[in-house]
Amino acid sequence: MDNFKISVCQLKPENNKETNIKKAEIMIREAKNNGSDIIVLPEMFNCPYDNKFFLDYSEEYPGYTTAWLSKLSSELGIYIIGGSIPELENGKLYNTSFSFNRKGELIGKHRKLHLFDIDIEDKIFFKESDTLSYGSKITVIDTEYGKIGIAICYDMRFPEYMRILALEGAKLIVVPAAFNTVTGPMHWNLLARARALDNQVYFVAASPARNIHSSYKAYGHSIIVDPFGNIINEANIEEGIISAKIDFDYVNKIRDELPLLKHRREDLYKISYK
Ligand SMILES: O=C(O)CCC(=O)C(=O)O
Repeated sequence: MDNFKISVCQLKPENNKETNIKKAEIMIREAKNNGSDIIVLPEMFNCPYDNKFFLDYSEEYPGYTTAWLSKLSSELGIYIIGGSIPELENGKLYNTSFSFNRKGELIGKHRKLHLFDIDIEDKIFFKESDTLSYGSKITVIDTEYGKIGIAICYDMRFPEYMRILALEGAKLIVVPAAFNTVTGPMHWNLLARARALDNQVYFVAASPARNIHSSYKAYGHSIIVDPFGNIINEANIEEGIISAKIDFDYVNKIRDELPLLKHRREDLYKISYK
């Protein structure tokens, strides 16, 4: 079966891990009741997105949050792409996304590859590399439906990585993310649509809801785009769930009709990766 329902839980993280996890659980259960097969959480869903909180909220794997994700996915018999959390290993912090299958088994661990270090004059400064270390692995997870590529937020700005995920067989790219009120309005939709269109994949980007009390104001607008670049569903800035049917046969159809991936001139240029 190539069809399934995906849902994004756009929750609003607060400065309390237990509250965030409880809220995520309520939303995941609701999405399951709506018939979802794969449920996606946002970047840093259990922690405020702020360098000063990452260490306090961090966990080694396996830990409190990942044990809960695993238990819930097996209890509900669903896939969970568990947003991301601050992960601690050997004294280093990573921004890591853990994915679990219907049996609660870990099927993917993506550490953010591109760290968000930006300084847009008078608008926004953020330097993830002050606290976080770089991941070093490409992540494609296997499901009963096919392959899904995983990226975290700023990773989606790098077309090479997105293309690699498609070349590795992904027909859907899922991105737990947290754009902001500066770069979100400028680039979020454009990037989601462009990455879907370039790679002829479904593209799902999951944002937190906006919390006006937090230092970092998330853009919201979780989005689901089809392989022709059309927006299928988009949230606003509030908490809520958005869903869509994903059909990998449709990806095959689009790739047959407009064979962009086949038409690449690998005799002239080639993307290489480890
Ligand atoms: O690329 C952007 O504009 C936002 C990226 C971001 O917020 C992140 O990587 O966490």
